[in-house]
Amino acid sequence: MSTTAHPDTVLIIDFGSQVTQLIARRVREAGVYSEIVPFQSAEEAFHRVKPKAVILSGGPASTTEIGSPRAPQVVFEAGIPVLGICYGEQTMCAQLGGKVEAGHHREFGRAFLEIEADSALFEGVWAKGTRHQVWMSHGDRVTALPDGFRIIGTSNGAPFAAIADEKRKFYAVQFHPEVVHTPDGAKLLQNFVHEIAGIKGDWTMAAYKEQAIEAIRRQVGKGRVICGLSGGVDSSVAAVLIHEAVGDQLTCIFVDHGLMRKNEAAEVVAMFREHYNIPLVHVDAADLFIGALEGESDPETKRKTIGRLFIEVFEAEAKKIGGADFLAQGTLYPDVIESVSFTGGPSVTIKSHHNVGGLPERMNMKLVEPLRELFKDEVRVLGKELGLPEHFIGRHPFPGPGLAIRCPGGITREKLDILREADAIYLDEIRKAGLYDAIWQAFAVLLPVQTVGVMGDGRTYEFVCALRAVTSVDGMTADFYHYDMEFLGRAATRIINEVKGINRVVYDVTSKPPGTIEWE
Ligand SMILES: Nc1ncnc2c1ncn2[C@@H]1O[C@H](COP(=O)(O)OP(=O)(O)OP(=O)(O)O)[C@@H](O)[C@H]1O
Ligand SMILES: O=c1[nH]c(=O)c2[nH+]cn([C@@H]3O[C@H](COP(=O)(O)O)[C@@H](O)[C@H]3O)c2[nH]1
Ligand SMILES: NC(=O)CC[C@H](N)C(=O)O
Ligand SMILES: [Mg+2]
Repeated sequence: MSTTAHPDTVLIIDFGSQVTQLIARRVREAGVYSEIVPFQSAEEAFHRVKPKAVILSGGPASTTEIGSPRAPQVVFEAGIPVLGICYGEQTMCAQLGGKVEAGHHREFGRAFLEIEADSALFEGVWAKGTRHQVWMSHGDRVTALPDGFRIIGTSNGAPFAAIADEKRKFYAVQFHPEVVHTPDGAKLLQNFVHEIAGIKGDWTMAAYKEQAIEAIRRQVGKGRVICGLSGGVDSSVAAVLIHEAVGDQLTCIFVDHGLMRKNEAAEVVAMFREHYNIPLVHVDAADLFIGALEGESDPETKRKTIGRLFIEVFEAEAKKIGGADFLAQGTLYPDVIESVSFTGGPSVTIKSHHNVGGLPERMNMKLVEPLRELFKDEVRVLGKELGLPEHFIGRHPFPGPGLAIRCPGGITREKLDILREADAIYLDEIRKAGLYDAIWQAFAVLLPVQTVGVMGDGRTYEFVCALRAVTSVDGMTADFYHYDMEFLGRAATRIINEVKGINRVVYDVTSKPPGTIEWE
């Protein structure tokens, strides 16, 4: 459920593509507010949002299968522009009288589009007769157009790779304009929202802030709110935003679950109290969390246990302050997307983020999640808008389940202590090398593997520590950070020399996808 209502919204109907959220990003980058809805609830959302334009996403299904998803027919009857992408093109054609065939012409990855006709979609970007790189990922293809459509671009595997019915303002492409591997794709999406749909592009974070504050006031009324505060960017921004909206109806709760990094608990509490006059309760719940996790090695069970305990602690603390009606969290859009089958969406669950899929089904408080529609970098802009100090805004993300998901397998206090030391040294070296801001997120992982080493002529049999560092914009996709070997050698030597319990260090060179950023 959206917290905002914007007069010029683009509604994105999600058929389960792994990159649907990138469509939203590109649209927002064009200064236009967009919302994503799963196709199952698209009809209801369409009537609620009254969008100025609709984009249909890609998806894993095939329109040739019985019962495959469709866009609500009203989308094509409302007289507004519609853009279909990949599955979106296929269902648009299937629904409007064209034909789709399950393919023998699969195209995955780089492909080239021949521009067959000038079009408003290509305005100022691609001219008739030119050829351009696009990104494809499809097995099916359109083989007959609905009435009113013409071809504006073709590729080897898809003769109908770009089509248009200019009169009805329906456009569709088989490639993915939302991904960076379609270098001009962002411009095409801009053309769609600005030129074709005629939306101005004046959506800004300042505007979002005002709308969000209004929405919080409406939702909360005179109720009491507690906010889970981790010291991370998201919950700090959420807390300050909610405080602007409802002032002293808000109390923040910092849960020290014993899974924090070295000195983190004390630093977070001191930093927040120094800058803000918002009541903050510091809960020491280390025994509770670690007791419940000991002996548990399944990643999803660990995550769900942590999610459940967070809520137990929040409920207990709420009682102590005389009850609370709302629980606020700094949940972001990627948290929601990656746990999305929990919320009934069409994509596959990758992992249950503790604050979304990890939540127990029955909870006494209602959720307030003002950042639920934003990406990390957008939250940072909102934080600036709210005047948060740079060191809050620039912090690397740290997952709610903390070090528990950086100790693959079962956790013990001893392992957590070893990991804490290694992680602190690694981050210290990163700061000393001036790399902290160039890296999106960096951390150490303690592997449940012991290896043989030799130290001071003696045999050692100790744990392996993996170092991870990634670059990213929003955490949805990431590349490993390309350190120079000198740096890695320096960090590894210090960790092995200074941390008892680790005798080997390795560097993780996996991007996301196929990896995820965290190891569990
Ligand atoms: N130790 C904690 N105590 C209280 N609430 C927490 C704690 N850890 C996480 N949360 C809650 O879960 C939400 C999601 O955690 P997440 O790590 O994604 O965000 P964050 O910690 O606010 O920011 P960042 O992603 O930059 O670390 C937080 O916004 C916060 O509401
Ligand atoms: O608050 C959180 N609760 C979680 O359960 C959780 N799991 C992963 N992360 C963080 O999300 C980003 C993407 O992580 P993954 O690539 O591992 O899914 C990275 O920044 C991760 O650190 C979490 N944050
Ligand atoms: N990426 C997509 O949307 C793919 C659409 C459809 N599943 C196909 O394979 O053609
Ligand atoms: Mg965090």
